[in-house]
Amino acid sequence: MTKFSANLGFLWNDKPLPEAIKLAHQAGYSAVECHWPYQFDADEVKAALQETGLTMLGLNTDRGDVAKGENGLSALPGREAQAQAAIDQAIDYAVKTNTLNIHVMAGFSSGVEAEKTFIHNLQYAADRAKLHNINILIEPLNHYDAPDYFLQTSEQAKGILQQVKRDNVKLMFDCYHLQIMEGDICRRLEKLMPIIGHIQIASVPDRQEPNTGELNYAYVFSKLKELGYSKPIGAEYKPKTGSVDSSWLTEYR
Ligand SMILES: O=C(O)[C@@H](O)C(=O)CO
Ligand SMILES: [Mg+2]
Repeated sequence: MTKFSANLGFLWNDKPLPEAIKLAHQAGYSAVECHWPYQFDADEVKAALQETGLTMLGLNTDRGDVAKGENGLSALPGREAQAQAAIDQAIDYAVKTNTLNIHVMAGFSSGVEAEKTFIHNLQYAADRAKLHNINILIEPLNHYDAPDYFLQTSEQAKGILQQVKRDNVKLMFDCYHLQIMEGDICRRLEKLMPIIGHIQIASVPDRQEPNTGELNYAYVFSKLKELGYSKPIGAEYKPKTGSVDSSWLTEYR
C-alpha cells in the first residue's frame, strides 16, 4: 500500500497548522509535512501530532527576506550568520515537534563561491541535526518556478552531497521539479535511491492533483514498490479548485 504525507504548505494552508494536521488525518494521510511553521506554537503543533498519531516528516529553513525576493540563505556568500541562525531555528522547531527532516533552502545564487558556502552551511546543519537524529534535505527546484535558484538538478545535488560527506544529508526528490528539469523519473529514482531522503509529487506541468498531467504516477509508485521504498510520499500540490479534495488518494492505495 502506498502511503502519503499531506504537504500543509499547500494543503489546508488557510488553516492554523494544528487544525490542518487534524484535517489531513481525517482525509486519510499517513503523515504530514510543512514549509515554514514558525508562526505556530510548537507545543500546539506537537499536541495535534500526538492526538492524530501523525508524524511531521519535514519543515524548511527560513527563506530570508521574502519581500525582497529571497528564497533561502544557505548558498549566499557573506550571509553565513543568517543562514546558520535559520538552521538553528529549524532544528529547534524540529526537536520540539519530533520532525524527521529539515530542508535547508539554498537561495538564488550561482558559481563556485555559492557552492562552497552551501557545502559549508550544510555541514554545519548536518553536524547539529545529527545530535537529534534529524536528517537534512536539499531539493532541486525547477527553473520556471524558481529562476536562478542555486540547486536545479538531481545531478548537481548528487555532486554537492558527495562533497558534504555527511550521511544525514539527503536528496529531496520532488518528481514535479525533476520531471520538468531532467525527466527520466523512474530511472533516476532507481539510480539515486541510496541518496534519497524524501519523495514529493504533483501533476506536471500544473502542480495540481497527481492523477492528472503528463506523469503516470501509478507507474512511478509501482516502480517505488519494486525498489522497496515504503515511506510516505509527500503530496505537495495546489488543489485545482482551491479547496482540498483528497479523493485521488483512493486511486493509488
Ligand atoms: O517543492 C517545493 O517548492 C518545496 O518542497 C519547498 O520546500 C519550498 O520551495
Ligand atoms: Mg518540493
